[in-house]
Formats: sequence, structure tokens, C-alpha cells
Amino acid sequence: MAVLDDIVAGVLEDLAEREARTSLDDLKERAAKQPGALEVVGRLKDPEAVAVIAEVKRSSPSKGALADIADPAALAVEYAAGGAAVISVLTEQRRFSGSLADLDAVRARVDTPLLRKDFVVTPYQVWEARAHGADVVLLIVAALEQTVLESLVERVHSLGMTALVEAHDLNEVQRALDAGARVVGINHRNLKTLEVDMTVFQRLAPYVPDDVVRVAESGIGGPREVMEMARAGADVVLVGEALVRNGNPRAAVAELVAAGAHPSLRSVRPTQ
Ligand SMILES: O=C(O)c1ccccc1NCC(=O)[C@H](O)[C@H](O)COP(=O)(O)O
Repeated sequence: MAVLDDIVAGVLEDLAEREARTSLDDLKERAAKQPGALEVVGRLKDPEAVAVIAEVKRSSPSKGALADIADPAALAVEYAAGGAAVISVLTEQRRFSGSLADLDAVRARVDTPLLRKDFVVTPYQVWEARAHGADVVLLIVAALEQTVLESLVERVHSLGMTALVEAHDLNEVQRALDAGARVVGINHRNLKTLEVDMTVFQRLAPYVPDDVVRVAESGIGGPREVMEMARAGADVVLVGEALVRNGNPRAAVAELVAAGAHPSLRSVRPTQ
């Protein structure tokens, strides 16, 4: 079984348990009590700079344990202080050791927009994201039939949140755009094989129109890669491992933010 299928199968089992505990009506009530979702498209599409999405990531299928993050909110506070535009919180339990409790904890401590990073395949999970304070929801094209992808994008947007729609090849980029994505993530990591190919973003970015936010994801280790992604047309970089392994996450985010605003990029980035 491909890694992605295996992850989604586990996600569906865990989801069934949560659905048995919390009805959709209860989730909707909780969502109604949240402040409105924060707008992120304008924040991410800055012609002067590449924005940074900093990820709270304890472990992963490709690398196993990455960092012992006892206090995800404290890490998020450091990310926010370093200048992260959005903070990504992994909520998948089995392979990434995340939870909705992590999202709650982070939401309680930072005002920065939050991305619920999970394997979202049903509307219930979209409601969960909103009920737990998310502003952005990841949708992975490879995990979804086109009609389901379209309806989930619509649901995310109708709740005032933004869908980050993730692709890994040209067909998936086209499907993301057809589904109405305003923010497209191009993942260097193939989620079926876990192979990371750092040429994927530069090959696919030209197919994403300029009015759509382009996010380069995975394998970004530091300022050098941020500048490479910027030159290839990235508006945003999403970084996990390099930040959670760094002893000074605030400084590490600040370094990436500074690289994304480097004056030498002004001549290569399109003015919008
Ligand atoms: O990270 C993995 O091993 C992984 C495996 C299977 C599905 C998804 C996976 N990661 C999710 C991500 O997209 C990354 O967490 C994110 O892009 C950050 O990547 P990195 O900076 O390389 O930690």
C-alpha cells in the first residue's frame, strides 16, 4: 500500500472515534463561538518578500522522531516572534504525533494565522479545523477524488478559511486550480513514495497563475533554499524539520524571513 493510502486509512479510523464522541452539530456550535478566520491570501502574496509558514512537527513517516515538542504553544510563540506569516500545526496522531489539542494550545497563545495540517478527506474534518481555531486547511490533491476536492475547497472557503491545496505533479496542479484553489502548495515530497525531489517546485511553479499564491513545501533547509525558491517564483515557503531541529527556532525563522526579503530578489520576483 502507498504511504499516503496507509496514512489516510489510519486517519479514517481515528476520525470514526472522534465522530462517535462529538456530533457534527456540537462541532458547528463550537465553530460558531470562534472568532472569524483570519484572511491569509494578502498576507502570503507580498511582492516585496517571500513569507514563511513554520511547522510544528514532532515526527514524520520519512524521518521518524524529529523533536520532542512538549509545549507546541511555546514553539509557536517563538515562530511568531521570528516573523512566521502562518503557523502550521500537524494534527495527525499516528505518524506525526500531533493532535487537535496541539491546535487548541497554539490557538490560545498566538494571533498568527494557523494551518491545520492533516489528511482532510471529509467535511467533518473541515468543521473540526474551524471549531479548533484554524484559519487555513490543507487539502492534498493526491488523497482526493476531484468532486470531493471541489466540495472540500468550497466548504473551507464557505467557513471563511483558506484552502492550501497541495500538488506534486502537473495534473495535480491543474486539478487544484480547477477546484478553485487560491493558494497552491507544490510539495517536493512524493507522498506515495516519500522521495524528495527539490526540482519539483521550479518545474511546476510556471503553471500556477500569478494571482494564485505559490507555496514551496518540504526539504527546505535554510536561507539558501528560500532564495532558490524565491527565484523560481515562490510566494511562500513551508518549513518543518529544519525549524524543529534548530535549537533557536525564533532566530531560524527570522533567518528564513530575512532571506525571503533579500534585496537581490527584487529584480527576479514579479511585481504584483
Ligand atoms: O514529512 C513526511 O515524511 C511526510 C510523509 C507523508 C506525508 C506527508 C509528509 N509530510 C508533510 C509535509 O508536507 C511536510 O511536513 C512539510 O512540507 C514540511 O516539510 P519539511 O520541511 O521537509 O519537514
